[in-house]
Amino acid sequence: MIAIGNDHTGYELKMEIIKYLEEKGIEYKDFGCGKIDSSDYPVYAKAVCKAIQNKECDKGILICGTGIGISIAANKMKGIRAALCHDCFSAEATRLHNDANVLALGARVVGPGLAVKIVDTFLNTEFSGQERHIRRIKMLEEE
Ligand SMILES: O=C(CO)[C@H](O)[C@H](O)[C@H](O)COP(=O)(O)O
Repeated sequence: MIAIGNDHTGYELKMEIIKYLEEKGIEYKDFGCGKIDSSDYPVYAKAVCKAIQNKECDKGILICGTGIGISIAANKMKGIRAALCHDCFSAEATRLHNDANVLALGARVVGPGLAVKIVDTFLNTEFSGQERHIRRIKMLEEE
């Protein structure tokens, strides 16, 4: 189950991603806002990340204008490894090396075609499970 969330800047891109998820038969829960003039990205980051923390969802996709604010907010949440990716190489690498559980996207940065390819790469790449990466991920949880 994928948790998806967005602020006002990410509504259109979210709908494109939802179209992709539905075409692929991937289940999702939408925690984002609808078509509104203004909203606050931390609200949606928290909602998506809580759904991952309580195991209601396995991974998350977060969208704001740049992807920056919403990824900063997500990375404050325990157990969340949010990666802001605007290319497929990074989306693949963050799954392989960081076991990232949240993908952040900037709707004012990438177009829908590339964004959907990034989502596809992120969702279809497994964590490598290599010892050095497990060790480093554990270090991320240390105070
Ligand atoms: O990352 C962001 C800010 O760090 C996001 O891009 C927000 O979506 C953006 O700040 C929204 O800006 P607006 O002027 O309120 O539309």
